[in-house]
Amino acid sequence: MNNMNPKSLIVIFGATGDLAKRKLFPSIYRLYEKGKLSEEFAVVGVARRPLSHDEFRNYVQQSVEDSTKQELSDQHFISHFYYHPFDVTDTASYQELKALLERLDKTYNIPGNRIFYLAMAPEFFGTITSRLKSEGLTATNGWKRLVIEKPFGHDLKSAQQLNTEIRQAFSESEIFRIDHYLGKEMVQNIEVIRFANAIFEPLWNNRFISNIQITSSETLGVEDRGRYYDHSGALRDMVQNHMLQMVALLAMEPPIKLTTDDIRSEKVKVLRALRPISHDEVDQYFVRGQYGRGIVKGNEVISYREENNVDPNSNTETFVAGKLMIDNFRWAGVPFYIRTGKRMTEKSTKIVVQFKDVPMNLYYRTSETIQPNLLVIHIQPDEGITLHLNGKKSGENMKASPIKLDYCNNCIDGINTPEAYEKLLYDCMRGDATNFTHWDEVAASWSFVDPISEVWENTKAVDFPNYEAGSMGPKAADELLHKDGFHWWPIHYHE
Ligand SMILES: NC(=O)C1=CN([C@@H]2O[C@H](COP(=O)(O)OP(=O)(O)OC[C@H]3O[C@@H](n4cnc5c(N)ncnc54)[C@H](OP(=O)(O)O)[C@@H]3O)[C@@H](O)[C@H]2O)C=CC1
Ligand SMILES: O=C1O[C@H](COP(=O)(O)O)[C@@H](O)[C@H](O)[C@H]1O
Repeated sequence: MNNMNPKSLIVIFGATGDLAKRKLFPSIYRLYEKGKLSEEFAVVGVARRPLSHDEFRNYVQQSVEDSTKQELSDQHFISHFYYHPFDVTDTASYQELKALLERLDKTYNIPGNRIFYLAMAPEFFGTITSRLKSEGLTATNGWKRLVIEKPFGHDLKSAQQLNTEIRQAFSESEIFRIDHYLGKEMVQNIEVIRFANAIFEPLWNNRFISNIQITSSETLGVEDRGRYYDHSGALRDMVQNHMLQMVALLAMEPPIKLTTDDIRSEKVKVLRALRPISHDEVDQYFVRGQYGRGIVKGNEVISYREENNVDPNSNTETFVAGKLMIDNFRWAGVPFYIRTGKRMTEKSTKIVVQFKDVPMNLYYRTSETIQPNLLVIHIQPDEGITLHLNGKKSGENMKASPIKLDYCNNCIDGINTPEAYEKLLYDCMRGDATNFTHWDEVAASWSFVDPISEVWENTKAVDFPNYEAGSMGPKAADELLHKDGFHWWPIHYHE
């Protein structure tokens, strides 16, 4: 097998669902188009609705065309797709699926390499993996890998239970837990920015950095995911995984080598060093919010409690802001502020590293205040970095004024910047688990988040809804920083 063009049979459970349609089929297509898939690959879709192979191929074609906004001229790609309708709780059907996979192995000369992608509700994960093993689908001559979507559990206890179930059929090295933020170009760039630049790494500690802010704001509401979201909330949906993963990448020590195990082990150390928040400290460190009605991008929108499949008295948070402290030598005393929410002003994910002020400001006597140096990492929608510095004001005698050094990543790579799912699928095919979360990271993240969700679940938020749709969240999120003498930096690219 050429490792750069892996031969594999991908089985997608939940093939008629939203994720498969919007993300997985277009990603497989892009890999194919770029020549990253071997000609010898096949995809089998599994879901309950009764489709024929041809109907499924039309469905996949539509999904690819919706994504590329072009007609698919190459029917050869679509011919690699097959469909096997069944209810995953029905044991008997796994034998038929097994026969289909064995037939496709022969047709495409695939040496038993299988990816089982679970793009379904998590309550099915345990059932599917145990059936895959008991019915012999995992007993292949090639490699087998399990890709698991989030949420990985609802809390530490349920995550442990789920992990025990899937570990009956797959070893840790065969489990690829998706966190799609780890597939984003600029999230992957954090390590390079930090470790490949002599001007940053020596400053990357509590002697020079005053605070770090991570904002991931969305303009969308819960759309049609109310049933899931109302039992999850922003803390579990975004903080336990994506936000903490970004914190780990920003705060970890340089790994000894750039191997999967070395990088993961440094990230786990950060997650374990997070200062635990006890029940009575939650209000001091964390703020929750829920959106009311408002105007987003010029359109009036309804409140969270009016959304489909949401309890009209819901206590679920759609916004979280928090202050995290990392109790280790490098970060002692440096707050990491995070905030994320739905129905905010704009869609944006940004990291702002604020450096400490220079010890003695020679420009004090000027009327202008010197701005702190900032390193802004733009994750999305724009991708790049901006370094905010101070320079001499043109023509003025020794007056400092802010200047910016901008690097725009997707201005250069443009629309060719690979999609997160595309990169992660390719990594999985090549067996590279670096950008997937290890069980130890999942466990440490739940341990941190659990006390906060316990308090929030058991205390009614009397002020909900407490932020207007289209705003940047509740006032208390601003106060969280003000009491430390900081403020949130704006999320607009050019500010
Ligand atoms: N959508 C997204 O953007 C994201 C989704 N995720 C995660 O991905 C997973 C899938 O999400 P999403 O695609 O949105 O979910 P959907 O509800 O859109 O899709 C669920 C899929 O499961 C199938 N299904 C449901 N019950 C059964 C059953 N008993 N047997 C066989 N198939 C069944 C459905 O097809 P049918 O009705 O035909 O059986 C459908 O294909 C979830 O874990 C979600 O949390 C994670 C991040 C983002
Ligand atoms: O995992 C999730 O992420 C999305 C946000 O992802 P992004 O790539 O668009 O930033 C969020 O909308 C969703 O609720 C959550 O489950």
